[in-house]
Amino acid sequence: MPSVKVVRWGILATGGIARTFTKDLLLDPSTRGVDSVKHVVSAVASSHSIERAREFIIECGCPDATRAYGSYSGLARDEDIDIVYVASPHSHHYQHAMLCLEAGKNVLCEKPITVNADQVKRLIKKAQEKGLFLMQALWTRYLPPSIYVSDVIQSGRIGNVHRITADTSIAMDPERNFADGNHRMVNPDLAGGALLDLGPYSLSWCFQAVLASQPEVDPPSVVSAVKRYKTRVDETTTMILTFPRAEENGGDIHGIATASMRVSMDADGRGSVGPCVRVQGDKGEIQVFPPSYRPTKTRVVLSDGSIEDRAWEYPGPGKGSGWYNGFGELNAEGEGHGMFWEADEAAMALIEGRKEGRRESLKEVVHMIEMMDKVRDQHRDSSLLGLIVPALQAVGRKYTMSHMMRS
Ligand SMILES: NC(=O)C1=CN([C@@H]2O[C@H](COP(=O)(O)OP(=O)(O)OC[C@H]3O[C@@H](n4cnc5c(N)ncnc54)[C@H](OP(=O)(O)O)[C@@H]3O)[C@@H](O)[C@H]2O)C=CC1
Ligand SMILES: O=C1OC[C@@H](O)[C@H](O)[C@H]1O
Repeated sequence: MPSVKVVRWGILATGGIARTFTKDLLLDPSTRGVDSVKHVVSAVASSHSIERAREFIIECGCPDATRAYGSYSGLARDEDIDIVYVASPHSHHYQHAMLCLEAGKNVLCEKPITVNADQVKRLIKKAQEKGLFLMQALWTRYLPPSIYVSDVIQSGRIGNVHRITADTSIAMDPERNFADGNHRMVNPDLAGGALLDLGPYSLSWCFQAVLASQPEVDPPSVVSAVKRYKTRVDETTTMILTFPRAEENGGDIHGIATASMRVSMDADGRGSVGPCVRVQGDKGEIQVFPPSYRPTKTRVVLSDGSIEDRAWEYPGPGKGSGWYNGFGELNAEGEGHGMFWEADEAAMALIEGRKEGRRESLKEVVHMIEMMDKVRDQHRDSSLLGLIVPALQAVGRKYTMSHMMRS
């Protein structure tokens, strides 16, 4: 019987994904075959109010002893926490992760870990100085179907990888769902847009596939196309990446990473569109079916005509933690969401004394964020609308959205 190590979590922010993550954290690890770690939610902080933190604790079913804070700094100072999960909007990840690192806390920070490469480099430097663990919560990398994809590529079954296509598009109907322009998805003050919100998944699949086919990845080059929404954030972004590889190993690898809040990677919600990720080698390909961030089906198609389908389930006892799609909670009865796997990884890293996650190095994270910097550089908004719309929004928000202004 292995000894069970307890890892004490602090939850920073009480929005949608914090709720999903916390409910997943509280699911019994034995339901997914994990018997070496136990997650405890020790404290929750809301920048809005302590009451909101208390409501969150009750709603998520955290233990009665869970401490509530009405400020993030209170949480960062709490000495009985091993690791903080940062779940604020990405505009604020840098300052909130830095707050925790400076207070000596290990950090698991939602994707994208920061909005630019300079910020993530500073976080890494701080974590290194303090000897702390830091991980981007790109949960998809820790899902069993995702690990399987890497294994298939590594096994050589699909041959030498030459091209990857990866789409993360969620048809969220922004005019209907976010008409006032305040939601983080469309709000420039909260670093809204498809690139930063959905792009990390598509980019991650490209990087993951390249890394599964070779030990190191040099930063790729990128060319991109961007279409803006009326709030001036990007609603659809298309990136073509070239990963350099020596001629004798097969030459460059192409990645086509797409992200959209307008169209869908899964139009009818039943997978009829086909795969959202394809990793193509010279002996066949592996396909991942939508959604790209939480796949439920994979298919290996080889040039000898063979096809191997696999269905993937997300464990969780009885009624699971529900399925959070970023702007609403759908019902996923009987399943967990799957965020517990990244939590298990972070916990195991603490127990083993590792400073980063095993499946996405901090070096790779820097490369990925640099890609998104380059895309923004290629599409600076110098149009008249680009100047006027954010200015009008700022005036409007001053009167209507005071809660958004807090830091
Ligand atoms: N891994 C995944 O599957 C998903 C990841 N995400 C990522 O998680 C992060 C949060 O997304 P999500 O939970 O959907 O967002 P929400 O808007 O639902 O929640 C964000 C929370 O952050 C806190 N917050 C702190 N400062 C601000 C501010 N200035 N304006 C608004 N909220 C603020 C608030 O909590 P409080 O008042 O308690 O402080 C708020 O509830 C994003 O970076 C996103 O990319 C999102 C969805 C899915
Ligand atoms: O990370 C995410 O995954 C699911 C999406 O719906 C959401 O917008 C995004 O933040």
